[in-house]
Amino acid sequence: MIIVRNLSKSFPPGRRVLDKLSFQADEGELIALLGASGSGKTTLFRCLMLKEKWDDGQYIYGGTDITQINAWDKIKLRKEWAYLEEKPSLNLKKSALKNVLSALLFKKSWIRFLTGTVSEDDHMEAMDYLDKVGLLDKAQEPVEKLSGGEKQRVAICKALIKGAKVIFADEPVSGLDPEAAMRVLEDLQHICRKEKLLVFCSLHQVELAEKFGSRIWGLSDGKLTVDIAGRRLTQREKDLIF
Ligand SMILES: Nc1ncnc2c1ncn2[C@@H]1O[C@H](COP(=O)(O)OP(=O)(O)OP(=O)(O)O)[C@@H](O)[C@H]1O
Repeated sequence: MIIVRNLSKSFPPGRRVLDKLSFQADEGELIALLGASGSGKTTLFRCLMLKEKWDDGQYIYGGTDITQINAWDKIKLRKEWAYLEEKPSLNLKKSALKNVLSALLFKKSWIRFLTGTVSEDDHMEAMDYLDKVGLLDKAQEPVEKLSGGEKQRVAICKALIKGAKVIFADEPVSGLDPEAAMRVLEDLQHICRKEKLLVFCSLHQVELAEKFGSRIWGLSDGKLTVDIAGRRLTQREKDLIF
């Protein structure tokens, strides 16, 4: 699904954050990305979402070379990508359901967009996704009343209803208690398998990467120093990352 060759990225005045990264990532994979603070995890995600200009490298997405993509095609492609942040950007005053439906803004017809109406199908789809993450009973609750983990699960529903094929989850469980963190990662793992999405998930805790990653990457000194199938890391592998 994604093939990257020799991705490099520096920030002025010459700090090289990503150094000739090459990899292939496929649908149905949940890639747990580990790395010390400042190792470049967010930068890697931003480069893959074309929010950062690459210094060098080739990017093949869905079989098409998108290295030199134009602005219009970039907008179209971004609809297939969703970004989950540590603090999800949701409208706190609106209900979970309305937040999920807001992701359809650009998918709806112009008439519906202008009148703010929602079709029965959209409504049912949103409710289905909320059900999948166990939030059906909170659908009408204003998001400000939801816990951190529940907010993150609403953000996952937004990604799903948008039709995202790739999810970039940037430390989605930082700041959550262990139980809430597990629930969010279980949901991500479930939808990744069920909907055949590609999920990149940066994490700080090694144990969570081991438990939920179908693949584990370690980023250090701008390079992928570890790229293994999900399992417990050896001490040597941990040393290569941190
Ligand atoms: N826009 C920018 N301009 C200059 N330097 C930047 C910019 N964005 C990131 N950096 C630098 O690039 C390096 C990697 O940052 P990045 O945020 O990707 O790391 P990270 O692994 O996500 O860190 P954390 O785990 O703390 O979130 C850091 O040294 C950071 O200061």
